[in-house]
Amino acid sequence: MRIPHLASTHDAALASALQAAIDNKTKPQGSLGVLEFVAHRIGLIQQSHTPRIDRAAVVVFAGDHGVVAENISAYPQSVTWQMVENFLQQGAAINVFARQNDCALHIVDAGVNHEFGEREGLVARKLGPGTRNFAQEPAMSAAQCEQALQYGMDLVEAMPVDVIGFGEMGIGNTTAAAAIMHKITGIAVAECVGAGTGLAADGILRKQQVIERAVALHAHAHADTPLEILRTFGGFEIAMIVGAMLKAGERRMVLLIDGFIVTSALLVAAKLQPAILDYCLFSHCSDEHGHRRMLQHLDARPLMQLDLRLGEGTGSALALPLLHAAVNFLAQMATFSSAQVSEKSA
Ligand SMILES: O=C(O)c1ccc[n+]([C@@H]2O[C@H](COP(=O)([O-])O)[C@@H](O)[C@H]2O)c1
Ligand SMILES: Cc1cc2nc[nH]c2cc1C
Repeated sequence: MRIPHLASTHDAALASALQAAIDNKTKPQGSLGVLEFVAHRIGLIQQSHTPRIDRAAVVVFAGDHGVVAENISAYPQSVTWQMVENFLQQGAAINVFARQNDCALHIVDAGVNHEFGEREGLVARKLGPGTRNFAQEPAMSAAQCEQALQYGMDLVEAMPVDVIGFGEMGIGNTTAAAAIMHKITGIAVAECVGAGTGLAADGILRKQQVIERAVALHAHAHADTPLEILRTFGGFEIAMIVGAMLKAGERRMVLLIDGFIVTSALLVAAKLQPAILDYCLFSHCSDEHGHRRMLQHLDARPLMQLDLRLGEGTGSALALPLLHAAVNFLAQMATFSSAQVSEKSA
């Protein structure tokens, strides 16, 4: 397996040309705020003075987690496969928001504890009936983790899109994501855990203690490399997202980052290839307790704050209109000279 090498999008000449184009539009300088940042960033990613978003996709990766045996979720594991069925029947929130925003949607079985059989619309990449319980042993073998990364890369290799959003479905995966966050950032476990699908305070404390014990159990010489952290605490869906992100960056796509679990995958990807952050836009700040700190750690500014805590890539689908607005103002607004509007007084 080859980890893609990502170059920074930095290009001083293009950066100043884009800034000048943005500043020449008929508006007080800076008045389109974050949309100006978005247009600028997409221009640098696409190496273009006239960036476009013609094709967008959200890919939802589903996987189960052995750590559910520790009673760390408010919902039973069976909800993972039941929600995959719901995705296939077009009934989930992500189906609605993707449809509404002209966004292609792909559903991947990364390792759900259920046999779906051959199903139209389901991309079968099952690596097992869920990961192992990381409170007792590493979640994945090294071979499984590599295969997950490779599957993620291969899926994105074949995808003809400008913007890609990543979604996930997996009961128990906020526990995996919190453990990854703690290991990568060094932030205390208590700051990384939250309610997930709706744990009460005693459940959140149990989740914290499960992670703290597991971190102690897996402390060994190579325990802190990004791939070892991913293998030990991650999920099949999280590892596939890491691979998909790296390939998407290599292909110079815009990566639209969703909530807590997807951002935990980005923590791993950014440890492997720091330049990946140049390709990212952060759709929202999740209501999951640790997400704000996670975003701060990445120096990331989320586009929206909607108190979402659903996952599935819903934040990414909802943020798409903002990306369209950014490239459209750059392409379509008049300039001060073309519209004969007076510029700022000296
Ligand atoms: O995206 C988020 O920020 C987010 C925050 C909390 C929960 N979720 C979703 O809830 C599930 C995981 O929650 P839990 O409590 O089972 O670990 C999983 O299917 C995620 O998609 C997602
Ligand atoms: C119903 C339900 C839907 C979800 N979608 C993503 N995570 C989820 C968790 C639950 C419990």
